[in-house]
Amino acid sequence: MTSLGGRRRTSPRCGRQVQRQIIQSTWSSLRTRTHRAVRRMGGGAKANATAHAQWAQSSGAVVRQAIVDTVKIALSDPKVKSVVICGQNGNFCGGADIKEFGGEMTGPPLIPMIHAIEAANKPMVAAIEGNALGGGLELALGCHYRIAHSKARLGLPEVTLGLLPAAGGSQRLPRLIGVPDALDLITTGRIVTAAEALRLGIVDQVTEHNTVDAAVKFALSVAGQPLDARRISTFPCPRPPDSDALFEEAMRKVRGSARGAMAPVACVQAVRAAATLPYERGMEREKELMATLFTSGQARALQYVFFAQRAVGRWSMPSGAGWDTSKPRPVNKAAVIGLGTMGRGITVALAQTGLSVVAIETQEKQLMEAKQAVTSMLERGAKRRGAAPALDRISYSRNIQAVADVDLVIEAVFEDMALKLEVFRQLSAFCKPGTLLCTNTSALDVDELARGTPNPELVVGMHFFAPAHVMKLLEVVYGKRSSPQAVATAMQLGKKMGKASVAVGNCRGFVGNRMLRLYVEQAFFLLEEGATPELVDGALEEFGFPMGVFRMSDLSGLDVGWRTRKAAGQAQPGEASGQSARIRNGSRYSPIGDLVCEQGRFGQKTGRGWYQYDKPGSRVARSDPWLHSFLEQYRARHGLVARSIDRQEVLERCLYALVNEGFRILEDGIAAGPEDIDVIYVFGYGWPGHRGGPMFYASTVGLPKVLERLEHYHQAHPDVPDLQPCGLLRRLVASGSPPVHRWREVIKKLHSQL
Ligand SMILES: CC/C=C\CC(=O)SCCNC(=O)CCNC(=O)[C@H](O)C(C)(C)COP(=O)(O)OP(=O)(O)OC[C@H]1O[C@@H](n2cnc3c(N)ncnc32)[C@H](O)[C@@H]1OP(=O)(O)O
Repeated sequence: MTSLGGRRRTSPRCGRQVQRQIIQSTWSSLRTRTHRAVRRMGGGAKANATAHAQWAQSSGAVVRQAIVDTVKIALSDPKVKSVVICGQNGNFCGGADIKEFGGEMTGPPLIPMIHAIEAANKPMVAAIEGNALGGGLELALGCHYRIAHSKARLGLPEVTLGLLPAAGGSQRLPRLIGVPDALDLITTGRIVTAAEALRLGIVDQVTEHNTVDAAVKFALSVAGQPLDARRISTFPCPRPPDSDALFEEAMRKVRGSARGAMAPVACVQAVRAAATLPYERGMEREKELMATLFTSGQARALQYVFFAQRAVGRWSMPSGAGWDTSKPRPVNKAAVIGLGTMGRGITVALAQTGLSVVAIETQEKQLMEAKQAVTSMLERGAKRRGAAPALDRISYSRNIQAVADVDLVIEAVFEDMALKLEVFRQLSAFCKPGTLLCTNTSALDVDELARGTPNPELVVGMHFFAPAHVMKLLEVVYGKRSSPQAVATAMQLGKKMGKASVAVGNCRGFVGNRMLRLYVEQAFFLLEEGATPELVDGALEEFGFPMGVFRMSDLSGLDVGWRTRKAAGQAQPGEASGQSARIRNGSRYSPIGDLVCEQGRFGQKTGRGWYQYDKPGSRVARSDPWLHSFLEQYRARHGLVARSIDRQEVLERCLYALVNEGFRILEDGIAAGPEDIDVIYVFGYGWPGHRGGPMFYASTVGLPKVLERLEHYHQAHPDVPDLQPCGLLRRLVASGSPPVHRWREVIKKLHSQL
């Protein structure tokens, strides 16, 4: 348990009748507060010194100790009639200190602590303000009553960290609210509002006023009343009549969406134990399941992602400027130029964040279509959230001069440099001084765009991912001349929009697409060598991607990449054969994708691509005999002999090529650390979170093994220079393959020597 400061104080209103245990969850300020809290708990300088030593090892241990001690004092003091447990600084408790999980647990364990609270013979009331998450909610469930502020957030998000609520949460919640709702909350980690918690029966009362005062009043009102009916662990678990079918359906659902993650499956098993076993045996099952998760490696990966997500907020640029030295500009009004799919999504995302938005599209018909689409997206989103749609925050215009009073513009016009340069020229003329000019390009050179403006320091990339109002990732691309303030402003806006925002340098494809190119390229080469789209996709989906390369390509449209390859002079029309047809600039190139496009097979939208579909727009991919015979003919024409390829090779070729490029990106200083790359891949490219992102994954495979396999494949395919292991990878291996959190030291050393 982290950040539980044990401050004992007497309620001014009720004398010593109600004793408060202050539980606070402001991690950053925990140290001082715990120190002070423990001192206040009595014991003078000696106790204080002891507590401080404990804190140095583990914050949660001190906090749990403080609770155990204070509850003991309260229960043995005859003047205390009820106990209110509350947090500090507007927060109840965010749960266990995840950092504690890596080391040896010290201090009193959580489960007996919660049991002692539940077994107390005086009413124990949780006063929930802010967050009651994970162990925090489990603690509250050990209390006899729960009073929440209307703005409180409650949930058991352990599953998102690769765990399950193993301090009795998986056993108490179903007993309190029933199996179906408990399954929903525990298997998804969904956080609920106080209003929903009241409706579900998690809390007994919601207040708009001071929560602690309300809880104290409530605690006094129930003082002396029998508590037997308030101890959740003694409740029978309400069992729906068709509970076997319900659990089977729940298991089918989580297995379908978990993509190999173990925690959601264990969560269903734990809730099933609650429904079928007595409490004590259910607790044993909870413990067993938790032990499996703890040692699985998946929990470590997901917890790494949790911290990586926060680490990317501490961005830096090669100049040394960064989050701690750069002050963002305020952004109240923004403009979006170009209302295609991306522009519409960005408009929705900005409006939902509370900004005023000017949405600009030059053609009347497109403008009206976009307005309709944006309106219905906002209405659907508002309905889901039970809020009013932010329609009046958006104004629509055909005139680019409408940007005159905005603080920031996001250009989302067609991917064409000449067109974008013209848009930027006009923006520079019409925007007020200091307006930030952002491009949503996914491929074009941000520096070239910046050079076309009089104020290149105001230009940054804001690379959203489709659909922009849904996808969590934002790459903030700084060019050579982008000012730290411009980057800080884009990063802050991204954060406000709820995006995992990552600052990256400018290069072809930035981080995500630059790495993706090598992954896709390997998949094409594998087809040439004898694989099928089904084999490649099967291996990648089994690894945990929601879709393999080819199903994904069918979904996003094969023509997108084809257009880019044609523009780059790579895709050349015709049926050329032999090895020379598969070489570009001295390196191996596969024209397979281009040839498929020449057949008008653009994927789902045309009903044919790497797979076949019932009709254009249909989503169910079926194996296509045409494609298989096309592959055979292609190999014959190019003198290629199909060989047997297994899933292991598919994974190694696709994933290690991608990882190798990740090392190059770190070496080039395009990403500041492995966390940046991992966050990009988990939040933008469907990399399974329980494998921690590509760079973390490489560290779990073992860098020497990744290096050895890359050397092997490079030797086998000398015409693919990208398979040559990157110097940074070699260097890391040479320096003993340090854990991922220490790579930055090696990278820094490398850069200082360049
Ligand atoms: C037997 C096992 C018993 C119990 C299991 C558990 O309880 S597992 C933990 C369950 N709790 C969670 O998953 C909550 C995780 N935290 C959050 O969701 C958010 O941090 C929170 C509490 C809603 C606050 O959000 P906010 O945006 O205000 O702050 P931020 O996320 O940036 O966090 C601030 C710093 O605190 C660190 N931190 C947050 N939670 C934890 C945690 N559980 N353990 C350790 N550290 C935590 C976070 O990394 C930030 O640190 P920084 O150094 O600034 O990056």
